[in-house]
Amino acid sequence: MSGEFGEEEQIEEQEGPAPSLAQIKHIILILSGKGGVGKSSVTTQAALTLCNMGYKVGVLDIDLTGPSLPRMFGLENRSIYQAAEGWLPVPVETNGVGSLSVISLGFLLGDRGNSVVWRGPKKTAMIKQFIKDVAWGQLDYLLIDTPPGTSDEHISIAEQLRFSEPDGAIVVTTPQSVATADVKKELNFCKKVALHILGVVENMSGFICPHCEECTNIFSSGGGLKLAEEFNVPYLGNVPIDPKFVELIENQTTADESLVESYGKSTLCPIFKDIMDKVLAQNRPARC
Ligand SMILES: Nc1ncnc2c1ncn2[C@@H]1O[C@H](COP(=O)(O)OP(=O)(O)OP(=O)(O)O)[C@@H](O)[C@H]1O
Ligand code: SF4
Repeated sequence: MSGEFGEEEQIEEQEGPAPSLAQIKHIILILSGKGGVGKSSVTTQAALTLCNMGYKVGVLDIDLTGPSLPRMFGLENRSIYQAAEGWLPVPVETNGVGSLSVISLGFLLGDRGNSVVWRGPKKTAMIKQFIKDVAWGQLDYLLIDTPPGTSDEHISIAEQLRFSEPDGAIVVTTPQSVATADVKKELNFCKKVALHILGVVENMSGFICPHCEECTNIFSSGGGLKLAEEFNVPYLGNVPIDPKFVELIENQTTADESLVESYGKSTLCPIFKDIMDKVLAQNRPARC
């Protein structure tokens, strides 16, 4: 690791693919036009789904101002250790179903609170360290959870991955936000930095009743599909609000089985399996 984390430092251009990413077959970014649309939940569920499909999965949380993945994966208060080959990602217990590990600024903040306010160069330095200095080892998929909008972090990650040939981005929206300029701005950003768009997911699309599991459309839906058609990109599917997913996240530390296993039995798992099947069916070339 070069220097103390978060120190402002001179940013050199990445001149080739980062060696730390050399053994990763596919890299997927998760983006959203605005906050609170469920981007971290989509990242979490995409990871749990790929893991249930037997893949080796890594998750990188570059939402530096509000890292939420340690909580999602039940890894709060865990630390990142440094080995000779770099920072070691924090493993998630899977009981042998695939494998899953996570890197987030949340692990480095400790009791300094769960959010930071940094200027652009400091964020860029941190993202560069996350790309360069993590010993991921062999992975089938690395999922990168980004902050909302098209901020410094997006520009940094696009620059850092310029030579690393990511598969592309999954763009998350909600039925309410599809009409806003934010999602279109995100899709235009992808086009501008030549980041392939794997597709659009409409999250919080309907509500699954916790009693009878019937799905009711409490807001209008279908906007995500229209947006995908307008931008000529794949539509990956709708994800309803499922209160049981929130319970699953909250109760995982006291549950008898791993989060990966309990998610595998949840109502949202087949919905996400369908979404990830559509991503995998695009047969993006493996990086190694
Ligand atoms: N489909 C869903 N069913 C149930 N709860 C959901 C769903 N999607 C998101 N949530 C809940 O909504 C809240 C916000 O979701 P999340 O943190 O994933 O959003 P985000 O877009 O990543 O937010 P931020 O902009 O703060 O990074 C979380 O508590 C999450 O558990
Ligand atoms: S969907 Fe069915 S079980 Fe759920 S609240 Fe409505 S009527 Fe009751």
